[in-house]
Amino acid sequence: MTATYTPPAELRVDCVTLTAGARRLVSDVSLTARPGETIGLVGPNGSGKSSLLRAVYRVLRPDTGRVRVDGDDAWALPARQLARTVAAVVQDSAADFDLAVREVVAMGRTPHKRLLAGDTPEDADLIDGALLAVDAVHLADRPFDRLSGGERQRVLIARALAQQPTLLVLDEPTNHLDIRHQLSVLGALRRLPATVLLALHDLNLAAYYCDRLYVLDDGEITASGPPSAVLTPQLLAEVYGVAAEVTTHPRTGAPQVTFLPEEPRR
Ligand SMILES: Nc1ncnc2c1ncn2[C@@H]1O[C@H](COP(=O)(O)OP(=O)(O)OP(=O)(O)O)[C@@H](O)[C@H]1O
Repeated sequence: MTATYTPPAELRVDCVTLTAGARRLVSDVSLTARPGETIGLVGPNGSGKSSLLRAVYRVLRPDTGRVRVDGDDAWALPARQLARTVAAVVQDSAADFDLAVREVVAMGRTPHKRLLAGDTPEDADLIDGALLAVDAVHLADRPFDRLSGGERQRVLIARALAQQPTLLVLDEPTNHLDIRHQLSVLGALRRLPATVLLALHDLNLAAYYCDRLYVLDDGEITASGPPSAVLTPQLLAEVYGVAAEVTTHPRTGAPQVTFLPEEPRR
């Protein structure tokens, strides 16, 4: 689906601290994503995942520290250059577009085009490919604002794919998706010629699809590394306060987390 190939980006978040008013959201966080890696950000509610992603896609300016994409300070790049490099799929985006699905996906091409230029055959191919990747071809002519939550989410992911980013940032992309679409969307993200940084709550999906994980707890990174090194019963007890068993799944080879609720099963 790529006509002009641009290699995946390298992301370096160096010692970033984020605040809102007097409140510290993220403290001295460093994170790297090597070109082509899929990096998962996990952690409890309110631990700072969305805030950190906002600093990467340039919505929340770091108080201290730097976000670098391919060595450039993301906060100093011209907006158009940034939009050609970084695409974001955010949680519950206020996207009441009065547009057909295909037009929403076509918006992803904007950073690559001159003002008011129409869609080229290459744009049309990229839009078709993006719709196909998220199983939304059949939705192409439907009004975006009448879609279900999961359908909207898939279309917003398609828009980001059509943008051909070299760094794709996603906040809970599997939110609202049924299990088949969770697996197919995460599979499609993995196959992209892009670096992917995503926040995920489902630790088993994170374990299967991510090359490395960073664990945020109360605004600080408390662990990082391959899923098998990070997702230990000790860490899950410390960070989430839950008991869990972690095994290696005999067929997938991925760590498999089984939670052990305190309540006996009825
Ligand atoms: N603009 C803001 N003003 C004040 N507090 C904020 C602001 N934005 C976020 N917070 C607080 O910062 C903390 C981190 O929020 P954030 O949304 O980054 O967490 P998260 O890890 O993405 O959580 P979740 O898993 O629930 O989506 C939370 O306690 C949140 O209430």
